[in-house]
Amino acid sequence: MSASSNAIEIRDLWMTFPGKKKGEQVHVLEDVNLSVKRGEFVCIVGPSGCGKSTLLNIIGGFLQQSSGSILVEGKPVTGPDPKRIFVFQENGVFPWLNVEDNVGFGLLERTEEERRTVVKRYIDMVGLTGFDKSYPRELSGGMRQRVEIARALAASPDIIYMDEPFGALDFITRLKMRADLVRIWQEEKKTILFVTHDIEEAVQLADTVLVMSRRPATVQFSEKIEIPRPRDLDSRGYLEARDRIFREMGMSLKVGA
Ligand SMILES: Nc1ncnc2c1ncn2[C@@H]1O[C@H](COP(=O)(O)OP(=O)(O)OP(=O)(O)O)[C@@H](O)[C@H]1O
Repeated sequence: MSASSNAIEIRDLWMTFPGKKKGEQVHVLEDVNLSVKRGEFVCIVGPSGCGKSTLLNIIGGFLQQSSGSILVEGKPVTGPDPKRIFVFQENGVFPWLNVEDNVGFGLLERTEEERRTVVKRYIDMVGLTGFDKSYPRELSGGMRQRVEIARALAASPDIIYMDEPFGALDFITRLKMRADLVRIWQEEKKTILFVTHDIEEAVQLADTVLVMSRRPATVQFSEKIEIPRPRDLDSRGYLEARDRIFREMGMSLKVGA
């Protein structure tokens, strides 16, 4: 473990993609600086297309930045790492495996007994007790996302990267998943970096919300959310934090404004 308490540290990160026309360049990220403490829950919000997923993919080692430094657990990122797990919006579960085999997929080198114990722990934790033998096609979208989260946790990662993980779910399921993710995070204390376009979701979940600007995007604003969990979505503290972020992003909450 490095002496720093930061799980992720990014300095002067720039990212440019080649454009469609010859010689054209698309500047996506510009001078991004941020740090995430070990065990912290950080949400990244920003306008559509500003580069949130690009940033997550660079931190996760799937894309190479144009310039700048990224340290994860004190070391430069050179590619994907099994100690850091991604959970995406689109279903990543294997349709041909049942729930317990999906959750235990990353544990094949463990003994049968260890594997069974870990799989059961996380199936229970995400609220899928009794669905161990079910196949993804027999589950709802929310339940499939629970399988993904259980699989991510079972792999015992240092960090979980989540890219709009609840984006495809209906409103009620999304609310339930958020509440459950907070509970799970409190039990597991993993570092979570969570991308969402939903400011209310970010304020419900995060210790820190990082607001990105339009493209070329940088971290425009950082809001610490020091409201005890589970958070009351009608509380003054919650509404004030949410409204500060809306205002910072240049959005008005007044209808017709
Ligand atoms: N491989 C690539 N080549 C060229 N341009 C790319 C590539 N990947 C992303 N982009 C561009 O980078 C910009 C940022 O995309 P990205 O998906 O990171 O944004 P986002 O903030 O996650 O968007 P959304 O909120 O809509 O999911 C977009 O304009 C996109 O077209």
